[in-house]
Amino acid sequence: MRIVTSDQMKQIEKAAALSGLSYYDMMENAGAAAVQSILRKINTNQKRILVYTGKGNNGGDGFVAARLLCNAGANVKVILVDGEPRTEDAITNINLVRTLNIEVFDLIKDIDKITVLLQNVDIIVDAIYGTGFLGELRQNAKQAAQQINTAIAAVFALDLPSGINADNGELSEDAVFADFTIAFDSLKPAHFVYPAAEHCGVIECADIGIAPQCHDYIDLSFYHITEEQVFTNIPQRPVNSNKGSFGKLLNISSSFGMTGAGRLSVLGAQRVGTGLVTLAAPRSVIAIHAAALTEAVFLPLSENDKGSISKEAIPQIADKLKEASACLIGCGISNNEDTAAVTEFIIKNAKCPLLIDADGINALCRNINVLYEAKAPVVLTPHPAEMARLLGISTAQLLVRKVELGREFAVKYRVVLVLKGANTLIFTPEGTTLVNTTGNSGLAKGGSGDILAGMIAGFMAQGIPAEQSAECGVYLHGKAADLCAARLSKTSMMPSELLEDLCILFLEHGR
Ligand SMILES: NC(=O)C1=CN([C@@H]2O[C@H](COP(=O)(O)OP(=O)(O)OC[C@H]3O[C@@H](n4cnc5c(N)ncnc54)[C@H](O)[C@@H]3O)[C@@H](O)[C@H]2O)[C@@H](O)CC1
Ligand SMILES: Nc1ncnc2c1ncn2[C@@H]1O[C@H](COP(=O)(O)OP(=O)(O)O)[C@@H](O)[C@H]1O
Ligand SMILES: [K+]
Repeated sequence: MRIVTSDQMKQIEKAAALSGLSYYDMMENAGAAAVQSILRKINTNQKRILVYTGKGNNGGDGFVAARLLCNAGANVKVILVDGEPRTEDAITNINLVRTLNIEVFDLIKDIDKITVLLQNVDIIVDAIYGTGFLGELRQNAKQAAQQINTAIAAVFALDLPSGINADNGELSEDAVFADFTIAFDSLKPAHFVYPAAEHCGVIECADIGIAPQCHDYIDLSFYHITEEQVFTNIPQRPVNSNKGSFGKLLNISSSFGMTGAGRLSVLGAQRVGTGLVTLAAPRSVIAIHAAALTEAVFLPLSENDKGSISKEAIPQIADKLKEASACLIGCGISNNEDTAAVTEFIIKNAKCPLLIDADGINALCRNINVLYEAKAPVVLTPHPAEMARLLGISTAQLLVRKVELGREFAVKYRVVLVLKGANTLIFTPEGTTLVNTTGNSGLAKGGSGDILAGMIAGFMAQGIPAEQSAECGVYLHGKAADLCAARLSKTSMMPSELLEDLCILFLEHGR
């Protein structure tokens, strides 16, 4: 599945044009592909269809669709949202529409007629804006989008629902909600990034005749994580191996009242095959863990009067850190001066890859620049509220710009950033973005994140590079959750139960 930005799409179209497929033909093919998609779902004969068109090439695709739908027996009307089209191919195509005697209305001048048409419409085609859209919908387009969003009709968006920035999913107020989106040639980041993805409905990617080689020179920066890629990152377990072959994870997690987080993160690491997991936790909670985690070993740490790790534990941790092949800190450690000091110490001193989760991330808020002092690869796994705290902004402010802000952060601090949520995004220090589409709302329960942190750290402990470990962890965590929801329901599944389904996934892939 290829995901390209609007600039990259322009380069692809240019390569296609140079290889002999004209822009006019691409527009014809795009409109035709959209109509084919509509016809596969709805018998359009005698159906009342409104095609809302903008002044650019997305509007041009809309004129092609209007003509072909009319030829297919539908009762089609075209609405010009921003006046007459401005691009050459779109102008040619509106002229063809007019020769068929399809009525063309102006959104403002013909508002009374449009209001009547909207009472009885079966299908709406949204061809106002595609990849050329930036910023906010202006008054006309907003009014059109409101009409589309309140009409009782099936809405098909061409390339993208109007009002969405293709490259990062930033949404304008009143952006169109589509039931179906027909993306042209390649998918765009906005098709994957929530909440924009919710506006797209069911997404199809249509071939518009661009030859495969026209895509060859594009340097992609946004990837979809696939199962095939995930399993190429996970080696077979050699026959002649021992626990030392599969890494040692030092997991500094849990505190009084939050032992579950420690336990779940240990299980996550164990279930991805880690050789040995040491849980370093406040002395007073070790007995609780020892009763539940029969395969782990424990490092009882000095604790403060709140039942969380104290600064005094640093020498003990330092000793153990020397032997570890990866370190995880943060699941349920609590957020106070002591845990912040321990987190800082680990970041400055760990020579093995490090995963910082939950309260480890909260600790970082006190001094984010400590990340520049890390000696080994660092992975951060915030949920949106933790990420917003790190950036000193509100969660709402983060969510409207999460692709830009996540990318900037990972590049600036040279970390792998796993921004969790529906369609988790992974940002790399090199500026690449990966999107994961496994997982479901059954994961929206306390404990899911702890398992994920353990899984990623477990892969890191086995020597899989940080970025690939994040990719494997996020994908498999979501995929296992999908299998778990299929057998136990999204509502009732418990995060820990997805570990059973993880076993099935490894089995299926001969691991
Ligand atoms: N011939 C071509 O180049 C092809 C283009 N295609 C279609 O063309 C689309 C891209 O076309 P364009 O680049 O012309 O752009 P769009 O048609 O997506 O929209 C851009 C137009 O809207 C204006 N605009 C941008 N933001 C605005 C805002 N906030 N308020 C009001 N106006 C705004 C721009 O100035 C421009 O006139 C694709 O999404 C696809 O649907 C496809 O037909 C394939 C071939
Ligand atoms: N609606 C959802 N769809 C898909 N995945 C989700 C959804 N809600 C939560 N998740 C996943 O569940 C995990 C929750 O992590 P987090 O919020 O840290 O929870 P906790 O720390 O309480 O376990 C993340 O991996 C996140 O991506
Ligand atoms: K559109």
